[in-house]
Amino acid sequence: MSLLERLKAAARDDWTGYVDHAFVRGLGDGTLPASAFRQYLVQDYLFLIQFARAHALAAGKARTLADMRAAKEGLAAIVDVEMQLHLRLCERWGLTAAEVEATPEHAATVAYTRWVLDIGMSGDLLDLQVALTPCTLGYAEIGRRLAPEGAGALDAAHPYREWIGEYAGEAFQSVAAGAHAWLDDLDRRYGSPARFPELVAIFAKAARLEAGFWQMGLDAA
Ligand SMILES: Cc1ncc(CN)c(N)n1
Repeated sequence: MSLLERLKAAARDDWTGYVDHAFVRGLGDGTLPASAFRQYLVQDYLFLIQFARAHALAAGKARTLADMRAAKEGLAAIVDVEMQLHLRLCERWGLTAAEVEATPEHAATVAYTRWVLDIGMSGDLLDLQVALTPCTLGYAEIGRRLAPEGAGALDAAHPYREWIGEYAGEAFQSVAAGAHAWLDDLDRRYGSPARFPELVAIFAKAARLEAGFWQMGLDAA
Protein backbone atom coordinates (compact mmCIF):
# COMPACT_ATOMS: atom_id res chain seq x y z
CA MET A 1 0.00 0.00 0.00
CA SER A 2 1.34 3.45 -0.83
CA LEU A 3 1.92 5.94 1.99
CA LEU A 4 -1.01 8.00 0.67
CA GLU A 5 -3.36 5.02 0.92
CA ARG A 6 -2.20 4.28 4.46
CA LEU A 7 -2.59 7.93 5.49
CA LYS A 8 -6.07 8.12 3.97
CA ALA A 9 -7.12 4.94 5.76
CA ALA A 10 -5.77 6.22 9.09
CA ALA A 11 -7.45 9.64 8.71
CA ARG A 12 -10.57 8.53 6.85
CA ASP A 13 -13.07 10.95 8.43
CA ASP A 14 -10.84 13.99 7.96
CA TRP A 15 -10.09 12.98 4.38
CA THR A 16 -13.78 12.44 3.54
CA GLY A 17 -14.70 15.74 5.23
CA TYR A 18 -12.30 17.42 2.80
CA VAL A 19 -12.78 15.69 -0.56
CA ASP A 20 -16.54 15.30 -0.12
CA HIS A 21 -17.21 18.74 1.36
CA ALA A 22 -20.48 20.50 0.41
CA PHE A 23 -18.39 23.06 -1.54
CA VAL A 24 -16.98 20.26 -3.71
CA ARG A 25 -20.43 18.80 -4.32
CA GLY A 26 -21.67 22.26 -5.31
CA LEU A 27 -18.75 22.65 -7.72
CA GLY A 28 -19.57 19.28 -9.24
CA ASP A 29 -23.29 19.81 -9.81
CA GLY A 30 -22.92 23.54 -10.55
CA THR A 31 -25.11 24.66 -7.62
CA LEU A 32 -22.26 26.37 -5.72
CA PRO A 33 -23.25 30.05 -5.25
CA ALA A 34 -21.11 32.42 -7.31
CA SER A 35 -20.30 34.45 -4.18
CA ALA A 36 -18.81 31.34 -2.54
CA PHE A 37 -16.66 30.58 -5.58
CA ARG A 38 -15.49 34.17 -5.86
CA GLN A 39 -14.41 34.26 -2.22
CA TYR A 40 -12.63 30.93 -2.69
CA LEU A 41 -10.92 32.05 -5.89
CA VAL A 42 -9.47 35.24 -4.41
CA GLN A 43 -8.27 33.51 -1.26
CA ASP A 44 -6.92 30.58 -3.25
CA TYR A 45 -4.67 32.88 -5.25
CA LEU A 46 -3.26 34.21 -1.96
CA PHE A 47 -3.02 30.62 -0.72
CA LEU A 48 -1.01 29.58 -3.78
CA ILE A 49 1.53 32.36 -3.21
CA GLN A 50 2.24 30.91 0.24
CA PHE A 51 2.21 27.32 -1.05
CA ALA A 52 4.75 28.29 -3.68
CA ARG A 53 6.96 29.40 -0.77
CA ALA A 54 6.39 26.02 0.90
CA HIS A 55 7.52 24.19 -2.26
CA ALA A 56 10.57 26.45 -2.43
CA LEU A 57 11.25 25.54 1.20
CA ALA A 58 11.09 21.86 0.19
CA ALA A 59 13.88 22.53 -2.32
CA GLY A 60 15.90 24.06 0.50
CA LYS A 61 15.26 21.02 2.70
CA ALA A 62 16.34 18.59 -0.03
CA ARG A 63 19.53 16.65 0.57
CA THR A 64 19.80 15.30 -2.96
CA LEU A 65 19.66 16.88 -6.37
CA ALA A 66 16.80 14.52 -7.34
CA ASP A 67 14.72 15.78 -4.39
CA MET A 68 15.54 19.36 -5.31
CA ARG A 69 14.29 18.70 -8.86
CA ALA A 70 11.10 17.11 -7.54
CA ALA A 71 10.47 20.17 -5.32
CA LYS A 72 11.11 22.43 -8.31
CA GLU A 73 8.43 20.55 -10.30
CA GLY A 74 5.91 21.28 -7.54
CA LEU A 75 6.90 24.94 -7.44
CA ALA A 76 6.67 25.30 -11.23
CA ALA A 77 3.26 23.60 -11.29
CA ILE A 78 1.94 26.29 -8.93
CA VAL A 79 3.69 29.38 -10.26
CA ASP A 80 3.60 28.61 -14.00
CA VAL A 81 0.36 26.64 -14.35
CA GLU A 82 -2.11 26.83 -11.47
CA MET A 83 -1.72 30.55 -10.78
CA GLN A 84 -2.23 31.28 -14.47
CA LEU A 85 -5.56 29.45 -14.35
CA HIS A 86 -6.53 31.53 -11.34
CA LEU A 87 -5.64 34.74 -13.14
CA ARG A 88 -7.77 33.69 -16.14
CA LEU A 89 -10.69 32.85 -13.87
CA CYS A 90 -10.25 36.05 -11.85
CA GLU A 91 -10.26 38.10 -15.06
CA ARG A 92 -13.53 36.47 -16.05
CA TRP A 93 -14.94 37.43 -12.66
CA GLY A 94 -13.82 41.01 -13.17
CA LEU A 95 -10.81 40.88 -10.86
CA THR A 96 -7.27 41.92 -11.69
CA ALA A 97 -4.16 40.31 -10.21
CA ALA A 98 -3.36 43.58 -8.43
CA GLU A 99 -6.81 43.64 -6.81
CA VAL A 100 -6.53 40.03 -5.71
CA GLU A 101 -3.04 40.50 -4.32
CA ALA A 102 -4.21 43.57 -2.37
CA THR A 103 -7.01 41.58 -0.70
CA PRO A 104 -6.28 40.73 2.95
CA GLU A 105 -5.75 37.06 3.69
CA HIS A 106 -8.69 35.39 5.42
CA ALA A 107 -7.99 33.70 8.78
CA ALA A 108 -8.51 30.28 7.12
CA THR A 109 -5.83 31.11 4.53
CA VAL A 110 -3.36 32.25 7.18
CA ALA A 111 -4.10 29.25 9.41
CA TYR A 112 -3.46 26.70 6.68
CA THR A 113 -0.50 28.24 4.87
CA ARG A 114 1.51 29.36 7.89
CA TRP A 115 1.00 26.00 9.56
CA VAL A 116 2.41 24.22 6.49
CA LEU A 117 5.38 26.60 6.42
CA ASP A 118 5.95 25.93 10.10
CA ILE A 119 5.89 22.15 9.53
CA GLY A 120 8.46 22.72 6.80
CA MET A 121 10.67 24.84 9.03
CA SER A 122 10.54 22.53 12.04
CA GLY A 123 10.35 19.13 10.31
CA ASP A 124 12.18 17.32 7.54
CA LEU A 125 11.31 16.90 3.87
CA LEU A 126 8.98 13.96 4.55
CA ASP A 127 7.00 15.96 7.15
CA LEU A 128 6.67 18.84 4.69
CA GLN A 129 5.61 16.64 1.77
CA VAL A 130 3.00 14.93 3.93
CA ALA A 131 1.65 18.38 4.91
CA LEU A 132 1.51 19.31 1.18
CA THR A 133 -0.06 16.02 0.06
CA PRO A 134 -3.76 16.80 0.72
CA CYS A 135 -3.30 19.91 -1.42
CA THR A 136 -1.98 18.24 -4.55
CA LEU A 137 -3.35 14.71 -4.28
CA GLY A 138 -6.69 15.79 -2.81
CA TYR A 139 -7.39 18.16 -5.73
CA ALA A 140 -6.32 15.44 -8.18
CA GLU A 141 -8.80 13.02 -6.57
CA ILE A 142 -11.54 15.68 -6.64
CA GLY A 143 -10.79 16.46 -10.29
CA ARG A 144 -11.09 12.78 -11.26
CA ARG A 145 -14.33 12.44 -9.30
CA LEU A 146 -15.96 15.54 -10.78
CA ALA A 147 -14.95 14.66 -14.34
CA PRO A 148 -14.72 10.84 -14.45
CA GLU A 149 -14.82 10.82 -18.24
CA GLY A 150 -12.17 13.52 -18.58
CA ALA A 151 -12.27 17.28 -18.80
CA GLY A 152 -13.42 17.19 -22.45
CA ALA A 153 -16.67 15.42 -21.53
CA LEU A 154 -17.88 18.25 -19.28
CA ASP A 155 -21.01 20.17 -20.30
CA ALA A 156 -19.95 23.41 -22.02
CA ALA A 157 -22.52 25.35 -19.95
CA HIS A 158 -21.27 24.08 -16.59
CA PRO A 159 -20.37 27.20 -14.53
CA TYR A 160 -17.27 25.60 -13.03
CA ARG A 161 -16.16 23.71 -16.12
CA GLU A 162 -12.78 25.43 -16.41
CA TRP A 163 -11.90 24.88 -12.76
CA ILE A 164 -12.87 21.19 -12.87
CA GLY A 165 -11.13 20.76 -16.20
CA GLU A 166 -7.90 22.13 -14.76
CA TYR A 167 -7.76 19.61 -11.94
CA ALA A 168 -9.14 16.69 -13.98
CA GLY A 169 -6.82 17.51 -16.89
CA GLU A 170 -3.70 15.66 -17.86
CA ALA A 171 -1.22 18.35 -16.80
CA PHE A 172 -2.41 18.49 -13.18
CA GLN A 173 -2.96 14.72 -12.99
CA SER A 174 0.58 14.16 -14.17
CA VAL A 175 2.00 16.59 -11.56
CA ALA A 176 -0.04 14.71 -8.93
CA ALA A 177 1.25 11.31 -10.10
CA GLY A 178 4.80 12.63 -9.79
CA ALA A 179 4.11 13.95 -6.28
CA HIS A 180 2.58 10.60 -5.32
CA ALA A 181 5.64 8.68 -6.50
CA TRP A 182 7.97 11.15 -4.78
CA LEU A 183 6.07 10.78 -1.51
CA ASP A 184 6.56 7.01 -1.60
CA ASP A 185 10.22 7.47 -2.40
CA LEU A 186 10.66 9.83 0.58
CA ASP A 187 8.79 7.37 2.78
CA ARG A 188 11.14 4.55 1.76
CA ARG A 189 14.16 6.66 2.68
CA TYR A 190 12.98 8.63 5.71
CA GLY A 191 9.79 6.90 6.92
CA SER A 192 9.48 4.26 9.64
CA PRO A 193 6.67 2.59 11.60
CA ALA A 194 7.61 4.80 14.58
CA ARG A 195 7.09 7.96 12.51
CA PHE A 196 3.77 6.91 11.00
CA PRO A 197 1.45 8.24 13.78
CA GLU A 198 3.13 11.63 13.57
CA LEU A 199 2.70 11.66 9.78
CA VAL A 200 -0.98 10.74 10.18
CA ALA A 201 -1.43 13.70 12.56
CA ILE A 202 0.14 16.07 9.99
CA PHE A 203 -1.92 14.64 7.11
CA ALA A 204 -5.19 14.73 9.10
CA LYS A 205 -4.60 18.34 10.15
CA ALA A 206 -3.89 19.40 6.57
CA ALA A 207 -7.13 17.68 5.45
CA ARG A 208 -9.09 19.53 8.16
CA LEU A 209 -7.51 22.84 7.11
CA GLU A 210 -8.51 22.08 3.50
CA ALA A 211 -12.09 21.50 4.66
CA GLY A 212 -11.89 24.80 6.58
CA PHE A 213 -10.80 26.50 3.37
CA TRP A 214 -13.86 25.22 1.47
CA GLN A 215 -16.04 26.26 4.39
CA MET A 216 -14.59 29.78 4.26
CA GLY A 217 -15.89 29.97 0.69
CA LEU A 218 -19.33 28.66 1.62
CA ASP A 219 -19.60 31.04 4.58
CA ALA A 220 -19.30 33.97 2.17
CA ALA A 221 -22.38 32.85 0.20
C1 LIG B 1 -6.72 25.38 -0.76
C2 LIG B 1 -6.12 24.65 -1.92
N1 LIG B 1 -5.69 23.37 -1.77
C3 LIG B 1 -5.14 22.74 -2.85
C4 LIG B 1 -4.99 23.34 -4.06
C5 LIG B 1 -4.40 22.58 -5.22
N2 LIG B 1 -3.08 22.97 -5.45
C6 LIG B 1 -5.43 24.63 -4.16
N3 LIG B 1 -5.34 25.32 -5.30
N4 LIG B 1 -6.01 25.30 -3.08
